[in-house]
Amino acid sequence: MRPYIIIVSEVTVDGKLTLYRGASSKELMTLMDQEAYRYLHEIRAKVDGIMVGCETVRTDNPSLTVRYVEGKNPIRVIPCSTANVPLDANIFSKDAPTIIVTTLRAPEERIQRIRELGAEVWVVGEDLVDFDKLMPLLYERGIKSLMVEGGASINWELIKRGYVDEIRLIHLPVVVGGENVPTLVGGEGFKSLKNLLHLRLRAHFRRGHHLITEWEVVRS
Ligand SMILES: NC(=O)C1=CN([C@@H]2O[C@H](COP(=O)(O)OP(=O)(O)OC[C@H]3O[C@@H](n4cnc5c(N)ncnc54)[C@H](OP(=O)(O)O)[C@@H]3O)[C@@H](O)[C@H]2O)C=CC1
Ligand SMILES: Nc1nc(O)c(N)c(N[C@@H]2O[C@H](COP(=O)(O)O)[C@@H](O)[C@H]2O)n1
Repeated sequence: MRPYIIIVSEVTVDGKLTLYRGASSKELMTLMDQEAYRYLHEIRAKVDGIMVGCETVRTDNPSLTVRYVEGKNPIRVIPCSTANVPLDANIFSKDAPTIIVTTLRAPEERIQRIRELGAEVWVVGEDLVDFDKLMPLLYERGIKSLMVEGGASINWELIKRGYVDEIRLIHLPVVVGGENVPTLVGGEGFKSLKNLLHLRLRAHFRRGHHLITEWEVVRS
């Protein structure tokens, strides 16, 4: 068993997640209007868990809590192979439980420092976080629905394993350009027609000035 997984991200017309590699997406986020923020936080309020990769934590310092609408904060789940998460990161706030999922490569001293901050540390994997082992552990923890808010690499890791059930996009009417800027899905890519992830458009509508599209993964 695994959580039901929904990727939710803001993307530009040219599919970018941020202004340039290494840039915080919070700059682009300033283009989102209040209605788009409410849409995002409505989903956060409905799910049991929320995941971002640790590069996103290092780059954006997200809180991943529910504001803009009423609702319970989801459990924060951060895959991070060496537990290299800044100890002053917002995700260590007491607003919600936080699970740092790491590997045998993480220094014991760092694991202890993180646990002293009140976060849980799960060692799942030897070199990289083992998502195949992690999924049933999240489900057993009570995370029956998981929102994944990027970034590009984590989105790929979950998509390539067939773990993603939906993709919901907040479209920004801008072009960022740039050939190495993170897009919605990074990683090595499927590279072949027969391996592509197929989707069905379930809904499209406006929230404020933004087009929202909601896609369901089509299982072959
Ligand atoms: N527009 C939007 O909606 C959003 C935009 N973003 C943007 O995306 C960018 C970040 O994306 P990206 O750089 O791809 O980083 P990610 O946030 O996807 O994190 C990738 C990191 O996750 C860690 N990781 C843990 N387990 C694994 C695994 N099994 N396989 C691969 N990686 C693993 C690795 O770090 P380690 O080696 O330390 O384990 C890896 O470098 C930022 O610029 C951010 O602003 C982010 C979220 C939303
Ligand atoms: N830029 C952006 N657009 C979206 O649509 C997103 N889902 C995200 N996700 C992540 O959330 C962070 C902002 O969350 P907080 O306001 O800090 O709770 C953002 O930095 C991304 O990491 N981002």
